[in-house]
Amino acid sequence: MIDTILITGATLPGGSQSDILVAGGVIRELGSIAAPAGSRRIDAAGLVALPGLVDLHTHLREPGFEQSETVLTGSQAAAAGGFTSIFAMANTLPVADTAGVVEQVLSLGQQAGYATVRPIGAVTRGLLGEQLSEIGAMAHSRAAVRVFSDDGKCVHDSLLMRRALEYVSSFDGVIAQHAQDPRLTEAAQMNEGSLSSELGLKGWPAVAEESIIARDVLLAEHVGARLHICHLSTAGSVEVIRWAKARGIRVTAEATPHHLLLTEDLVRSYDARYKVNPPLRRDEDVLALRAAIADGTIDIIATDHAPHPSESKECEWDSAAFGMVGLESALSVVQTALVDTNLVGWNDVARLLSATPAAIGGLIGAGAIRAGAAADITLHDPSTSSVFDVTDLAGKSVNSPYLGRQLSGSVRYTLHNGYLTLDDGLVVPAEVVAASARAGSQMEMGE
Ligand SMILES: NC(=O)N[C@@H](CC(=O)O)C(=O)O
Repeated sequence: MIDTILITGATLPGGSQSDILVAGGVIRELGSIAAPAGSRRIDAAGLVALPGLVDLHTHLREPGFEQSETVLTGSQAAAAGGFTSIFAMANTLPVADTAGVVEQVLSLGQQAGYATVRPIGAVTRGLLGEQLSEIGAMAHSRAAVRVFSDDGKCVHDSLLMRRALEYVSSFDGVIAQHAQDPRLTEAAQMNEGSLSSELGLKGWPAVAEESIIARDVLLAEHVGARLHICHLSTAGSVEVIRWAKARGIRVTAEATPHHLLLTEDLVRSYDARYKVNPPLRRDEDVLALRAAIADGTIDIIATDHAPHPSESKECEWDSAAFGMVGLESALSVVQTALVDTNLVGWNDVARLLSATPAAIGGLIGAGAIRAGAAADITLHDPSTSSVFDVTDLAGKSVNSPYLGRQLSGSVRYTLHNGYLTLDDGLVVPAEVVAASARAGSQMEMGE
């Protein structure tokens, strides 16, 4: 039985107030609505209703690294953060480089039911950077893969990158590049600069990112393909993207919440929660990324949710893993870094975290609150301010850089396909969500 839910008095991203009637998995009506008999009412006075958030960059770790995260637990983290669609990166074991693996991830996501899980396919076999993976087979599989990435590794061979761009343009796919020149970053541990010299850690120069982006926008222009750049982290990268867009090159770019709020100074603590790829950069870089979000040079915000077990983080800096969890905290970080500072409004947040990532990833029908659309809705309370706590995390790993930090706003409700996955701040139990998902797919099949 799919619920009928009446959300009352919500503030839409543009600022107007509306009730939202949800039934049979879709948004039925917006406006001033009388409660239908037997419906559940959610009082959304003071809450912002956003189209369900879409993350183009999530590491779910299944298959292969289930001690860090699974498709189920990562989807629960997504629900806690207001996400209703997540794109699962390919650096699993086995790598998502065949139709079999992407279909497995797709099925696990459908069974869990917390979010639409769209697998990303690897660009190269085994992420080894030597031969193209089965791109066509993944694109034409049940998972209908549209985004391909070796994220965690850079596709550094120019000819392979060119071939990959050519291949995916035949079905309007996109290559999401992890821009990191491997030779310039051998054994690198943090941003290269005076602080890395002071701390005695091997530096990671900005040019290692910027030079790959420069090469790839030129390749994308040459073959007329679509290119997406993952996790931009430097002011120079922004300049290259700005130049490429002015030239009409089909490039889109993302920034992560952590690169919009945190700086390299945190590395002074040698606390490996702040170790991430690409590394935290300087104040100037953070300000340049924020400005690029505000002026549209950067298209989207993506979490790069990268769970790691405690033993990979509670160790000395050099041997710790790169990565931070980010799904649960993303919207609060975005509010703190961009909305509270008046750089963007909620309409922009809806675009940056829902409509545009959906468009880049080829997710049809996502990204808007309108009658007839699938009822993927996030209700966020912007009025709160609280210390981010381990109890705010819903995934398997706790490697969040925000623990103990004051953040604005909190996600109260998440609806996916018309049923609740987060109810008044609490993740709805797995068996309840799975049953709602099953009921929804049976209804779709007309059973
Ligand atoms: N972003 C990260 O710091 N880590 C990512 C992959 C990566 O290195 O980009 C991961 O999979 O752990």
